[in-house]
Amino acid sequence: MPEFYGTHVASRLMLGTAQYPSPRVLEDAFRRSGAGIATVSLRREAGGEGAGTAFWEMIRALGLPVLPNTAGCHSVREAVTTAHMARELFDTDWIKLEVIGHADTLQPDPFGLVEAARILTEDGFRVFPYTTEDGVLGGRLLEAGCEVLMPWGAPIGTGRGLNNVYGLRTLRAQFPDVPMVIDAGLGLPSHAAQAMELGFDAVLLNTAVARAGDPAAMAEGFARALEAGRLAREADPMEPRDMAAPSTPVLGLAVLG
Ligand SMILES: CC(=O)[C@@H](O)[C@H](O)COP(=O)(O)O
Repeated sequence: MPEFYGTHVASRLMLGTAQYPSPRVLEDAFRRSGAGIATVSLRREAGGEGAGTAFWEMIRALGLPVLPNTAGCHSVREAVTTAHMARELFDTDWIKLEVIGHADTLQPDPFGLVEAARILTEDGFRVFPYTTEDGVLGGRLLEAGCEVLMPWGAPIGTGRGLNNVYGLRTLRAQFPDVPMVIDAGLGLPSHAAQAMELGFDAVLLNTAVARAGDPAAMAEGFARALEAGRLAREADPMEPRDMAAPSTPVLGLAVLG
């Protein structure tokens, strides 16, 4: 199982806590997913006093490590302030850093992301940056003190899966020893299996489970797909080839007639 900043987690699935039809459904989805980490948006948590407390109690009852996130932050200042509030509220120095660069695509702002990562690392945070598959940007984030990278599969909430498989494979190969989590844009368990087959360590998702007709069943589907994909990765898969090759031996066949 993967290790992030010296902490082993129990599963390769990190699950978001937003958009579920009810707290009960959220709880069921978490239980069936076997998720190793729950990610929580500070903005959602701070939404309403009483509701916030009840929500936090429920998350705590799941007994999982919490990864607070700066979802919805569009500037370095906003993200850094939000991270500080999250550290106080959730009593953890882990932070999933989102600095959004474009309101429509929800694409990360690479410049703001590196700046915020450096500031937060210097402030003692363990930063999990939501980034793209860009290897130069990945390198800058590592230089800024990040020990984990979280490249997107596709823009948040789209459910498109791994949009740029070539870019993700290249990023994985460029930093083979860095723990990497595919974050955002997954829509189906097969996308999670593909992430495992490519050698990523974990996935973080929210919308695909929370918005499914049966979130708990979908959560379990993702958990099983992660296992299958990881197993395949470890089983050393065959190389695809262009030419057909008979899978049934032809030597020693009986000559008929
Ligand atoms: C919950 C969270 O952190 C999201 O910002 C995250 O990136 C998940 O994305 P999806 O909702 O596309 O799975």
